Amino acid sequence: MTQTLTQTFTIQREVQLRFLLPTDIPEIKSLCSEWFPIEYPTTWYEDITSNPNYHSLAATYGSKIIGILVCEIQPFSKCNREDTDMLATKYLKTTQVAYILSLGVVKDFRRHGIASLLLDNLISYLTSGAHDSCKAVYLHVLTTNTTAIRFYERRKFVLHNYLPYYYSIHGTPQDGFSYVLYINGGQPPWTIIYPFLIKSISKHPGSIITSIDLLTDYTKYLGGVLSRFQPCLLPKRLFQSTYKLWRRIMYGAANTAHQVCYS
Ligand SMILES: CC(=O)SCCNC(=O)CCNC(=O)[C@H](O)C(C)(C)COP(=O)(O)OP(=O)(O)OC[C@H]1O[C@@H](n2cnc3c(N)ncnc32)[C@H](O)[C@@H]1OP(=O)(O)O
Repeated sequence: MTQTLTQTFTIQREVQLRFLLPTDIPEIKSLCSEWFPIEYPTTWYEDITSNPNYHSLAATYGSKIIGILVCEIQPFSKCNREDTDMLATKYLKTTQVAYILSLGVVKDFRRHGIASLLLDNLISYLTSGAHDSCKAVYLHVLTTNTTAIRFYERRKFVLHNYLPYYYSIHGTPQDGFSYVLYINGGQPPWTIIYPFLIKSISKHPGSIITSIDLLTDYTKYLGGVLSRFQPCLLPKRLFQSTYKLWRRIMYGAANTAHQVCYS
């Protein structure tokens, strides 16, 4: 234990962070093919190393890259459909969000805080003031990647969506999760758990403004639901909900029986 801690401090002292460069492409291509079960096209590597919309970091040890984090900062309107319910409805489509496309650390350097270092750097950048219109950091992960899930949960990301058949891994469909970390006062949309949340918020003095914001948003949400309510669609909705519930139960059973981590 003491030896591991000393090793961690030694490694962290030597690690440097810098932006990825086009000249890193061969090295990061080889790392990504080790870490991820998905093959990225060459244009992806060109984009992440030269397009200013990406915040692409490398952690280096000596002259070698031992970790990377690639994040795209984009307006909420550019999110995929499955991610558009990430923020409360009061936010404009121009509100920014940060999407973590990739995070990986060389096997021999894992559990030494390298991914945390990269993520801390990104979050400091996004919360430093210049990016206070960025309200959430989010990502997708395979439901079987328990290492990454533990990492993100440890870092206070919250599970947002279950995404059946989200990935195609070597031709096989696989399920994903989306995780979100709200920053710069960002808030999730309202759901049925609102009354419980409001109760807990109201216990904390000074939270009145947040509570009013939340109440406004919840009212808008309810208004939206009522305006979309169509009684003739009830049987279809009931069938869809039952099917979703059944899939969740089946997914839970399958996942407990066979948890495979791809890292
Ligand atoms: C959006 C995406 O990119 S999803 C894909 C994520 N990337 C991958 O799956 C690639 C393969 N995996 C990896 O590269 C690494 O395992 C990562 C990036 C997930 C984690 O990198 P690391 O540098 O090892 O993480 P770090 O040392 O900062 O860990 C921080 C905390 O996360 C948790 N954690 C990290 N790895 C593990 C693990 N294997 N088991 C349990 N908890 C873990 C721990 O709580 C850890 O704190 P601790 O060591 O004090 O207990």
